[in-house]
Amino acid sequence: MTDSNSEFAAVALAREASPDRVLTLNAGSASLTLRDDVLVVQARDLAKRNRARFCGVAIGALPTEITFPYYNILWASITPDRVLEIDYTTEKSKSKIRCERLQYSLGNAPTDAAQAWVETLLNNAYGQAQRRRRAKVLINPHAGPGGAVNMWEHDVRPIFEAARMILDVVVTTHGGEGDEICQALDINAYDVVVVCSGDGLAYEVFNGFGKRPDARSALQKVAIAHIPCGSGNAMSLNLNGSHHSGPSALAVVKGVRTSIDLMSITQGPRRMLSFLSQSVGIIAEADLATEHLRWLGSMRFDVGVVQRIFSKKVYPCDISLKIELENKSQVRAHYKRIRDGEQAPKDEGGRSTAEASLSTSDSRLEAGEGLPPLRFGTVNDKLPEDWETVSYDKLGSFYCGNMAWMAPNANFFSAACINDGLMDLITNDGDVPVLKYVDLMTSVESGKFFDNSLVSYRKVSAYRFTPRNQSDGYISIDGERIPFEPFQVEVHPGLGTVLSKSGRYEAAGPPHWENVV
Ligand SMILES: Nc1ncnc2c1ncn2[C@@H]1O[C@H](COP(=O)(O)OP(=O)(O)OP(=O)(O)O)[C@@H](O)[C@H]1O
Repeated sequence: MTDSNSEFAAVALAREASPDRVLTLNAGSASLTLRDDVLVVQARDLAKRNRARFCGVAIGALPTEITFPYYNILWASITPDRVLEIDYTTEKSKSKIRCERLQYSLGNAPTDAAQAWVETLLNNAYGQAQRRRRAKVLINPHAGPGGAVNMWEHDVRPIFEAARMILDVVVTTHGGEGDEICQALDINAYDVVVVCSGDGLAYEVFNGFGKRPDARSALQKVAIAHIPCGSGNAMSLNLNGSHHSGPSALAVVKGVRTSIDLMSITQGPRRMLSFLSQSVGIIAEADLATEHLRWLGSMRFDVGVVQRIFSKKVYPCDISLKIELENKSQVRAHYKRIRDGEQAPKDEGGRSTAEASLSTSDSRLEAGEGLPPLRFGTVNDKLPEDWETVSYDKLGSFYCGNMAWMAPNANFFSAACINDGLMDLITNDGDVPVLKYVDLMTSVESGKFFDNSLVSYRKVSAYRFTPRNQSDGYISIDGERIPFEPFQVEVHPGLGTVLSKSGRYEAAGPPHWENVV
């Protein structure tokens, strides 16, 4: 709405209290004030629009002021014909947000003073986040239930455009295209690759960058961000704190660049990157062997787990581990140290000292280098002597993770940290009475999984998994199936870069971590 009403037409800056914080319209009949965490607008037109209503009839007095959290403000500018425009989002429901715009004519107020006010508003709205990111957007039209293009057009694009992002959009036509695009991407032309998909397309993007001769520069320079359009959407849950496309789009606009640990997998002659998880056993099968139930959305995973609990299947194997934290109390104490460290002084870029030193050591690496060398060799090499090897005859699940939530209501790795240089490892036996097994799996949703006595929770920096006595089976790397053969994994601290809402994972951490002394 452009307010041509003379009452609101003249714009002047209130000079008395705080010259750059209050923009006064018509000597006080309407004003826009920049408070610590919100923009406050006092204006009759807005008050009328925001008046409480019952069955469409306005009730109660006009609100004296309307507040806009800075997080919701996407852009502000003054047009050539001297109209102040402020684009922002409003929440329509928990899962839907929409863009709206305020417009006020500047009248006879000086443009440069209004421009300074706009600059302060933008500083408050973006904080450490980069404005107007240049994004390569990849959309998998077949992700999840198949609505990615629609979600992009209705929920995401309007928010990105209102935030004045510079967009280059590709709807993928075949599997592997994300990998190809990122191998050839001009990494100086983009700040972020945004995948509108499930976690599979994100896996392709990490691996596309990983195959480049300048893999390390690519992974450091161009952030990767996720708009949830699949069925699991782990990346978005952990980084954006949402599995809905609109709120995630806002989180991406306001997201801060954050280093993330990545993992190298070697199998046979191949090496690939993983950002999310590796699994063998009930979890891998519940995901990979239920493709025919895709129409069920995220429910297909629950159905897959229940089917396998009743079949009492076990997965014989040898597991060799480079263990760093061997029990839950060590893991909980480690998590507390990391979270307490987040309160530590930040450097200029808003990074914790730990993160800054991590990037410093990374940046010592020559630009143009490929992936870091493997510290422990490959799956074809002799096992390092200090690794601990255990033979399992009745393993039920091997699950190694780098993020907390694997799907909505599935916070398996509650102690996962974004760049602690460690992988979280969960194992449990398969010869467990059915009811106890059901209780174990339902404890994931109730938040009691971490403390369940049937679960072993450790942190490792490397491991090797060797299946035994099975002709075939399922191994999942970030939800993608690889051959049923031995594989080895090691973590690369802070090798990748993502956009995250708050510089860490959004999950709450293992139960009662705050109470560790
Ligand atoms: N246009 C396309 N046609 C077919 N396959 C595609 C296309 N674009 C991407 N893919 C492939 O689809 C696979 C799965 O993608 P994605 O994770 O985005 O969706 P999903 O599997 O439905 O999501 P979720 O993992 O949450 O179930 C990826 O491995 C990717 O290679």
